[in-house]
Amino acid sequence: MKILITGRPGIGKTTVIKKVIQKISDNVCGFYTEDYRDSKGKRKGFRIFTTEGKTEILADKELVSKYRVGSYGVNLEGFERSVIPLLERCLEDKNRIIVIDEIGKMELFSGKFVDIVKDIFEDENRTVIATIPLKDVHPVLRWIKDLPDSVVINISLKNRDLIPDRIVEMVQRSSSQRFDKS
Ligand SMILES: Nc1ncnc2c1ncn2[C@@H]1O[C@H](COP(=O)(O)OP(=O)(O)OP(=O)(O)O)[C@@H](O)[C@H]1O
Repeated sequence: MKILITGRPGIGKTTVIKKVIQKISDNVCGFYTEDYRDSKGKRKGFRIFTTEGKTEILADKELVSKYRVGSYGVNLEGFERSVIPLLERCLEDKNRIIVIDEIGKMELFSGKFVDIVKDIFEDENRTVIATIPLKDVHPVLRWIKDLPDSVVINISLKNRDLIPDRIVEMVQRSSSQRFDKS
């Protein structure tokens, strides 16, 4: 099963991912992204947190980079260095649930990321929980949404507190069905 979380910026996608990771922490592998702010509370950049306990800057307003999204320079090298080998390790272990927050504009500058995302989503028996933007900013997003085992969940103010438990239930149901078949 491929669970795709979407919704408008700031609605609570990463919060959902973090709650799900807490609930199924022993079996999950991947990363999530959070913003960080300056002393006045203004957003300065974005940082990656891996399930292996590592962090890396994904983008910063002051970072000089040829890869830019809005006013942020993207740390593509650092992103690839920390995320590509991580996702390869996640993929090697057949039993891990893979979490990718997010498959967005910044991350999709990386061709290596696009390739590993394709490998992960092509793994038919794999449970994946990923966040995606509302708009198809890259062709791979349309492809992911059209996969037969993909489910898109749109986060709203009304449902955002209920979604983490629903996702955990979906994941548990999907893995027990897999065991029934084998
Ligand atoms: N269920 C919730 N209850 C209360 N506050 C929440 C909830 N979910 C998110 N928030 C708050 O809203 C803000 C944005 O949340 P979050 O970063 O999860 O959103 P996002 O959709 O991932 O944002 P982005 O699109 O920028 O990645 C945070 O300050 C977070 O604490």
